Amino acid sequence: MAKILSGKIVSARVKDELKKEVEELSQRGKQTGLAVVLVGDDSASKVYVRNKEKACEEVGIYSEVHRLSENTSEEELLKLINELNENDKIDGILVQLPLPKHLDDKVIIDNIKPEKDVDAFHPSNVGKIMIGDYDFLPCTPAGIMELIHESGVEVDGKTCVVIGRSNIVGKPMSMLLLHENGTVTTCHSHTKNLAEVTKSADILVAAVGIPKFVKADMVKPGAVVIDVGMDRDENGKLCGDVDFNEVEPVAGAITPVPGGVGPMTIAMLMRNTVTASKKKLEK
Ligand SMILES: Nc1nc(=O)c2c([nH]1)NC[C@@H]1CN(c3ccc(C(=O)N[C@@H](CCC(=O)O)C(=O)O)cc3)C=[N+]21
Ligand SMILES: [Mg+2]
Repeated sequence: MAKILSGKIVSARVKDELKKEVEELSQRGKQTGLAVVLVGDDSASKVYVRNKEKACEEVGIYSEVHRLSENTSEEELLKLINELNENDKIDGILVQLPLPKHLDDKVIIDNIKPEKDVDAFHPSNVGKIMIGDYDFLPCTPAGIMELIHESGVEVDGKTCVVIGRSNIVGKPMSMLLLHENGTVTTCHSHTKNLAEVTKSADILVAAVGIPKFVKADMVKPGAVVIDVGMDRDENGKLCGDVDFNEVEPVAGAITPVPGGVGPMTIAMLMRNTVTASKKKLEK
């Protein structure tokens, strides 16, 4: 039986610690604030944004959610971002992705002040991560590192395989594993003999976006298996990129969906917001 890596439990612990830090900052006269911008009415995004609001409440972070209509223009959105960039109450800005098709993610992200970019998506923050000199880590990969630490398995010298190479998860994930001296392979849709590669992994991270893609015969016995997926199965039920029922008996440790990576992503967003607030106080 695999150890279940509970993002619910670990994120609660992280949020408890952050709550104290937010209190200390507030005693020094520094409030901490996060602005979340949601454009359009994607139903999954609404759930994630609500979870972020809830987490802010738990930690004592002031939050404001800007809900904009689907047909918001680039000009309007940039105007809001500039206001938030200049707003002293706001330490962190998060623009929920994906944006509607007519908006260019890159243009929007480029206009967030790097010191308020709590997603760590701005090119200057991405570059800092690459060279290991960063203020913020991207939330999902950072949360996954916490869950791997929770497994008790040390990354140093281990064979790590990441399936997926997105700028948001796959690429920075590989980078963080590399920072901890993992031997890292990044797989994607052009990878040959995928199962052979994934079966070599002591630590396997699945971020493909295909429901139950990772099967038991793709997993090394005893491996740490991390599931980033937020998919829907044939019955419309929330599931991950890993076939949990098949893989759990083979793995040494595994994250559930829900209650795994998702809550950790949000806890790391809270951490980045507190970091941004502290940095501003120090300035
Ligand atoms: N700018 C930006 N930053 C993000 O960090 C970002 C984003 N855009 N776009 C989408 C992805 C995805 N993401 C999740 C956050 C929380 C859960 C979460 O709370 N999941 C719950 C279940 C949610 C449910 O019930 O559907 C869980 O896993 O237990 C999931 C996914 C943040 N993302
Ligand atoms: Mg777009």
